[in-house]
Amino acid sequence: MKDHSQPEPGHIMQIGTGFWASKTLLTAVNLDLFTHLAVHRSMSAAEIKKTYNFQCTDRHLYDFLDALVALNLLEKEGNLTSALYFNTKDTDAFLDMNKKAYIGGILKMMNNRLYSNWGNLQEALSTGNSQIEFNNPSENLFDDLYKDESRLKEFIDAMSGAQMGNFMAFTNTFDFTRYNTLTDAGGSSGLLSIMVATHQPHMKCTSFDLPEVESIAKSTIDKFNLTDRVSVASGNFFNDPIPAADIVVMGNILHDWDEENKQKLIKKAYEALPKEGVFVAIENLIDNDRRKNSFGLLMSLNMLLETKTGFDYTFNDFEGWILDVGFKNASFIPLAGPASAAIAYK
Ligand SMILES: Nc1ncnc2c1ncn2[C@@H]1O[C@H](CSCC[C@H]([NH3+])C(=O)O)[C@@H](O)[C@H]1O
Repeated sequence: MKDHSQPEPGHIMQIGTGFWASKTLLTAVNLDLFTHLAVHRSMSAAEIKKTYNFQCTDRHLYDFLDALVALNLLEKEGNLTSALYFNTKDTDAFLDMNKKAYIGGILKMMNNRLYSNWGNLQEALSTGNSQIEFNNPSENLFDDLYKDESRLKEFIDAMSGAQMGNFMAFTNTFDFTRYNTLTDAGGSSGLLSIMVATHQPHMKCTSFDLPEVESIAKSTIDKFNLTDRVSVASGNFFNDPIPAADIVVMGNILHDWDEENKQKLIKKAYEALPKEGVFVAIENLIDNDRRKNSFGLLMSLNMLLETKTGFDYTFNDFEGWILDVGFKNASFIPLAGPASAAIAYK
């Protein structure tokens, strides 16, 4: 029998990060509801209605809350007027903004940005153009996104939410014994470096990203008291060398770019590694037959919607690219849900 005593990040990630996910969840009052319930433990529908100043009929309010119950995101005792609603174990652990394991950032970005992009999938397929919210989007998504401080912050929080379970799985399954240093290229908030340094005390890590991201990464690392073993380096991974390390990781980086740029980045990683170093791509690798990993395939379409030319790929694609650059061979480790770590050995 399944053990339900522990929260399951995979479960939340599956529901939460699927693009088919219900708008009900995405709307869960922009996720504040779960934090509210964590503070108050349980609330009646009437209390929730008052708190959020909902003007809908009671019938629709019950529909909304009971849809969350049916999605296993809320629990209730009683029904309709007598019901008291409270968080499930999973929502309490992962969707309460005050908890360290909070992954709701990705859901907020889906609610605020990606959901509407997906409404234009047909347009994207017909024209081949991205469907992001900016007029005349530039070639590079990050140039547009990072002009605005709140969008930048939302994006970085979203990345942490999307990868938390995968980084946890990678940190606990990859054998770090032969390595001492790691660079996470495109390291965003520094989350992977923080997890590796926390669980592998011999490792020193560098989170490398654009200068705009530096202050967010520094304050996250500070919060975890890891400034002695996790540093931040700023630069552009196309123009600057990637800081040298025994392991170079790129999490959800290659899928942002077309094939030529993917190969450039793999070459940059190769150059940053010593002999016997490893390059790791943490992504939603599509299965080689392109039949099963619906999330990986939908993520690739999300790249069309967001970047026009970026795409997700199979392990066979990855292996071909890394052999071209000079790596000896490749393997992969399945991570949380639909993601894997593809590993290239120098
Ligand atoms: N040219 C660039 N040089 C360095 N970092 C970049 C560049 N372009 C984009 N990035 C970063 O690449 C990241 C892509 S999002 C992926 C973040 C993280 N590795 C994760 O797995 O969740 C963002 O943090 C960007 O700021």
